[in-house]
Amino acid sequence: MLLAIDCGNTNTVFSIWDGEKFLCTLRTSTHHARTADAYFTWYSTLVKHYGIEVDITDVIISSTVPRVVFNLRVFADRFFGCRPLVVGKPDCLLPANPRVDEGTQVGPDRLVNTAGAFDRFGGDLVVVDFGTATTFDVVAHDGAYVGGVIAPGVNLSLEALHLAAAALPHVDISKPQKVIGTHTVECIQSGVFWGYVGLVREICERIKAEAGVPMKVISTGGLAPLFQQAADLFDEFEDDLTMHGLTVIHRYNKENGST
Ligand SMILES: Nc1ncnc2c1ncn2[C@@H]1O[C@H](COP(=O)(O)OP(=O)(O)OP(=O)(O)O)[C@@H](O)[C@H]1O
Ligand SMILES: CC(C)(CO)[C@@H](O)C(=O)NCCC(=O)O
Ligand SMILES: [K+]
Repeated sequence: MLLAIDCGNTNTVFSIWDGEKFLCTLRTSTHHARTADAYFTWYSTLVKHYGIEVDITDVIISSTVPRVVFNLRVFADRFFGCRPLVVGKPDCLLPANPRVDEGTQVGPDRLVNTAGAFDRFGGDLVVVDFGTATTFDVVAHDGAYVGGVIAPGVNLSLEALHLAAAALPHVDISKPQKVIGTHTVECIQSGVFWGYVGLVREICERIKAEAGVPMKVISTGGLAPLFQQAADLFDEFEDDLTMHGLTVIHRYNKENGST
């Protein structure tokens, strides 16, 4: 069975894939200093709790934090006796190679989202992922990542206001009832919420105009449904796009690679 690991700048998610469905999803915060033994203590406690102590034969990792890959490799080797596939490394094949400026290191999460979205929806897509950053990945007709947009993440923007301005509290994102806030929290929520609605709409319109072909907009990430409530920003929402993309890349390497 496959253990798929999606390591973002904020959260690390482990999912066990039995070839047809995910058996469980485990989430922890990302810490570069977490050791292989610490990962295993956490992992084994939870799988035992859920009663899914299965035999892991394969591990695939996507990490936007380069430093965590070492400990995750040790974890895979020590506890499952396998050499993980690491997205973005030369020995991990992609269904379509990215077309970007030479020397550019595309975030592995964006490559994985691209593969997952192309598998689900075909080509000519914009994938909007609301993670630590809000990213827009442009997927060409043949499934290649051909560039995109990186904007600050929603929670990052809220946190930045709180950190930089002495009188501004920490605020959780939510959809305000109106635009004109009548207290501080409402003013901040309005700025970030409606600001992001505008940001997403403007960027998607400009991407489509620049690409010159009709494109579907796919959203993913924890905050996507919240933004969809407000406006028709997306054609499709896909909860587990990154995890799905990891299974697609794993299968592609099984069929075409040396692993
Ligand atoms: N309704 C909500 N209100 C506030 N926060 C939410 C809500 N729904 C989800 N979230 C949070 O949104 C964040 C987005 O989750 P997601 O897994 O997409 O990205 P992330 O883990 O923050 O980023 P990365 O993958 O870059 O580490 C999570 O921290 C999640 O707890
Ligand atoms: C943009 C983030 C932080 C989003 O997780 C990640 O994809 C990343 O670190 N990317 C590297 C630069 C790039 O994708 O062009
Ligand atoms: K993510």
